[in-house]
Amino acid sequence: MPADTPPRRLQEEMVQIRSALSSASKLLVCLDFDGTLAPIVDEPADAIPLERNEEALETLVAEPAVSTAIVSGRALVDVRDRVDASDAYAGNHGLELARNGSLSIHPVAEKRAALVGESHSALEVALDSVPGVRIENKRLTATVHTRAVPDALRPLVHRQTAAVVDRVGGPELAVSRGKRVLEVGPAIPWGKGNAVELIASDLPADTIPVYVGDDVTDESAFRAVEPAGIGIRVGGDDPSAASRRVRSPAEVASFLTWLGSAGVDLLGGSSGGTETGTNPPAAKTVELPNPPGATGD
Ligand SMILES: O=P(O)(O)OC[C@H]1O[C@H](O[C@H]2O[C@H](CO)[C@@H](O)[C@H](O)[C@H]2O)[C@H](O)[C@@H](O)[C@@H]1O
Repeated sequence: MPADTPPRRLQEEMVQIRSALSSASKLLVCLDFDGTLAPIVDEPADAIPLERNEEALETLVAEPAVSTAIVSGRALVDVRDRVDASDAYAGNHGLELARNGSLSIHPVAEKRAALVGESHSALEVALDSVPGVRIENKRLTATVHTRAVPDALRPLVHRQTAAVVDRVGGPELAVSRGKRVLEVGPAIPWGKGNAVELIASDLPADTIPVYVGDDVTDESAFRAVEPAGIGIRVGGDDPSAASRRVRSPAEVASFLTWLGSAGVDLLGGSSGGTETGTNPPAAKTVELPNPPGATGD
């Protein structure tokens, strides 16, 4: 696999994007939520998508040749409440997936949800005296938010979180980092990229996948779509598995709006057969297939 390089500005890549769309008959548009559809805000509960992103997504959902997926680190029910028009949803960084009318949960994550809950409770006690810290319980994962924590205290929060998770979960849980967050979840090789691969596996082979995201956990999803598809990193110009970048959720909206108009017109054919309904999937629960390398406990 080539080393990650800084993504190129999307605006300067439109010739290649047009060409890629012309060689496909269908389009899969996968979108992260925080920092991509919705600007980052101090209070996680206040995050809402830009209106232009919602409008562009609605247009894409209505296109027979387009499938859409929201792929978020939030709990699935949470992100579905915030974005109500998409064909598929992945929550908890891909550990839960709603598609084709059913809900799948990673079996190992399900077994370790109790440990995540215990960690959440223990973290609330251990970090109680830290000003600004917020701990979110998302059942399959938990998030320690440090955005409102004074800079000088963040290293302490990182150390205490690692110690608590090690004590409660040992090798069964892991801590990873995101934007001003520590994510606590099962120590298994499964992420957003696996969810994107499952969603894409339902679609015809000549579907071009697009993934737009802004954070560390989006990197596995960029790897899942590149190089045949289009990975777009939002913000900054750090090295990434995404080949293209935009600066902000507002630029995401401009791209999605273009995709829903001129972009879909470039697709080589639209043979139908893609689910485009906007209803949430029924609450049927089945397990995701075991990922390669999962411990399967
Ligand atoms: O994969 P995403 O949809 O981007 O979710 C990742 C995390 O997003 C949320 O936290 C982030 O957004 C908050 C609101 O803007 C911000 O305050 C926080 O600092 C960001 O890290 C969400 O609260 C987490 O549960 C998600 O894991």
